[in-house]
Amino acid sequence: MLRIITQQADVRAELQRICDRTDNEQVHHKEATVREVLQAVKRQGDKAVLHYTAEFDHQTLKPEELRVSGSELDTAYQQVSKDLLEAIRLACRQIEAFHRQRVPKSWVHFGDDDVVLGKRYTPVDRAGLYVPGGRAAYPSTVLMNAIPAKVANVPRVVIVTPPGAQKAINPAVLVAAQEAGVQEIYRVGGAQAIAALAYGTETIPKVNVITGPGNIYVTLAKKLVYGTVGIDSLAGPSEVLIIADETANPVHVAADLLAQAEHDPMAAAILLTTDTSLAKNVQVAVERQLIDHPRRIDTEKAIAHYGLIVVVESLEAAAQFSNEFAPEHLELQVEDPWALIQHIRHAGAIFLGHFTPEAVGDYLAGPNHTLPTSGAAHYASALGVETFLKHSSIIQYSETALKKVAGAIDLLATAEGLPSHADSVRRRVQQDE
Ligand SMILES: NC(=O)c1ccc[n+]([C@@H]2O[C@H](COP(=O)([O-])OP(=O)(O)OC[C@H]3O[C@@H](n4cnc5c(N)ncnc54)[C@H](O)[C@@H]3O)[C@@H](O)[C@H]2O)c1
Ligand SMILES: N[C@H](CO)Cc1c[nH]c[nH+]1
Ligand SMILES: [Zn+2]
Repeated sequence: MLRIITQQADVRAELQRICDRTDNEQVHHKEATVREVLQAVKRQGDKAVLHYTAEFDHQTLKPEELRVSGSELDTAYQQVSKDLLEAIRLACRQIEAFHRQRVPKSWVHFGDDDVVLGKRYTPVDRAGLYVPGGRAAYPSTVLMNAIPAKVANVPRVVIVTPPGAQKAINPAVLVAAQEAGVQEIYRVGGAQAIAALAYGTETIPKVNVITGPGNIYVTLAKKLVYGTVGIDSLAGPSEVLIIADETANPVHVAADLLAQAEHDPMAAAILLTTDTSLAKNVQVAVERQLIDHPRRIDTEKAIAHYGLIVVVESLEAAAQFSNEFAPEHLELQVEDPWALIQHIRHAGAIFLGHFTPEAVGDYLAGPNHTLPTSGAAHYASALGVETFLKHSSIIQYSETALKKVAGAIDLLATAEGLPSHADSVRRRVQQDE
């Protein structure tokens, strides 16, 4: 049962407990497992990858089966319906159009005395995309990761995703990968996949950046390999926070809460509302919609542990709680969402109005669905083309320009006790040296 509390209760403590669900005592023993997996893959490569795939995914693979073959890629097209292929292509077009907006571009500025300053953007050489596959198949995540990597012109893009029954990868995942231009796919998931991409194995290439969402094991592994490789953000178990007033439809609100809860028993689903009767009606609607839910057990776990309805005094108070939580997804199901958004500061993605269920963003609106969770939206953003780019600063000085600043550099270098720095400038500008 989805709990209802009022603003008089300790709302902050409750929201903090939900936010911290990926960093509590229970999770610490999972981190020990993840550390062991990372070390083993680093030392033993494919052997460890295969060992943990057997242990956690219950699939016994030979090294040569790790990479998805060309014939499997071809066959996948025969296993998806024409309508699904068209839906994948529609999503592809919309996601690409969105990500082509405002791609960072290199620039130079020509200043006085022939000084040239600028930024030069280049893609990483290799990107590894994690596509989850434990409890659901995620062709949409393939598109959300691969399309920005392709727009950034990354020369080598590889996908890792866990094998399902009979070692198979969901055909829609394989089709989505090919539609997005990725052919190099490895059947490995969890922490062992992240380790393989971070350190490289005999079969799986070491990459420069790892992107993509995943469960707690994937998220912990990404956190631990950061520094060896770059990562996008900590995009862990999904969450939605809905702010609703009396104009919201309780059945729709309940459906949106369940749409996140069904991802994972660690997913979070929170409603902040000014309307007591809406709170009660949503509680009842959630129970009803759970009755025939095909993923009832896991979804109920999420609702029971990390689901919450709070009756708040005002929409401004709701915005304040939401800013402290910094949700992955924020829905504003209120009469005037554009007035309320003025009070919102931290959220991965914001969905406005009564006809914008979060699912529209999950699949095909265009913006990326790989988003920071567990409070990371306080400092991180959605995956984007820039995730796959880095920039080098460009600096060129002329002799005249260098002479003008030589004295200042001399003083700064001397103040820092670094005489060779001062000398490297002085030797260029003094006539007789
Ligand atoms: N934040 C985002 O942008 C975003 C987007 C999409 C999905 N998600 C999240 O991605 C996650 C997908 O999770 P999933 O489980 O379906 O797939 P997953 O691929 O992330 O995880 C499956 C892997 O977890 C590993 N694993 C499972 N149990 C383990 C254990 N006991 N010990 C060690 N390793 C273990 C296995 O190796 C398996 O391959 C969900 O939490 C969902 O909410 C987040
Ligand atoms: N809601 C997820 C992000 O938390 C993304 C997704 C993919 N498919 C369905 N949903
Ligand atoms: Zn979703």
